[in-house]
Amino acid sequence: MYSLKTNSSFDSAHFLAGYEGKCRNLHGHRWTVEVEVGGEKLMQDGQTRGMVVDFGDLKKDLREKTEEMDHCLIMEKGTLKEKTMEALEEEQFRIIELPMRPTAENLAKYFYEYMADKGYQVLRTTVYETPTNAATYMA
Ligand SMILES: Nc1nc2c(c(=O)[nH]1)N=C([C@H](O)[C@H](O)COP(=O)(O)OP(=O)(O)OP(=O)(O)O)CN2
Ligand SMILES: [Zn+2]
Repeated sequence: MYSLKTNSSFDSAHFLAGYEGKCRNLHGHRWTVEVEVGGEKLMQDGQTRGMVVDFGDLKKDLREKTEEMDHCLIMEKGTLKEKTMEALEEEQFRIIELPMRPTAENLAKYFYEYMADKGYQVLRTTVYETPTNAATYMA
């Protein structure tokens, strides 16, 4: 079995609704997402000979999602007042509403599912909120 890893980072704001502590406040992270994919066999011909997948393709697919999530507010749907949402939208701030609390754990699963849907044999995804705090999801 071979395993390949790549990572990509993005900067965004979030808050943890219902959290008693500083993380209930709007704050930012430079999130780093690490994806590990596996494969039993290497490509036999052509451009990708000797590779499980081309790192370039893997990184491009991961970046598509991290770029979409860059410089925005990532929040759990329904956790801000309607008038707050209207004000943010009026300011044309970019907002990504998720059906779950934007913790490192939930984001790790979110990226796992995104890469699996792209066709990769995903082994695990790890989301770093800070260089010392990370959560990993594996199926
Ligand atoms: N299991 C989890 N715990 C926490 C998460 C999480 O996603 N999963 N998230 C947070 C907050 O988002 C918070 O930003 C992290 O705070 P903290 O651990 O305090 O990190 P700091 O780097 O700011 O810590 P300092 O030691 O104060 O510098 C909370 N918990
Ligand atoms: Zn945080």
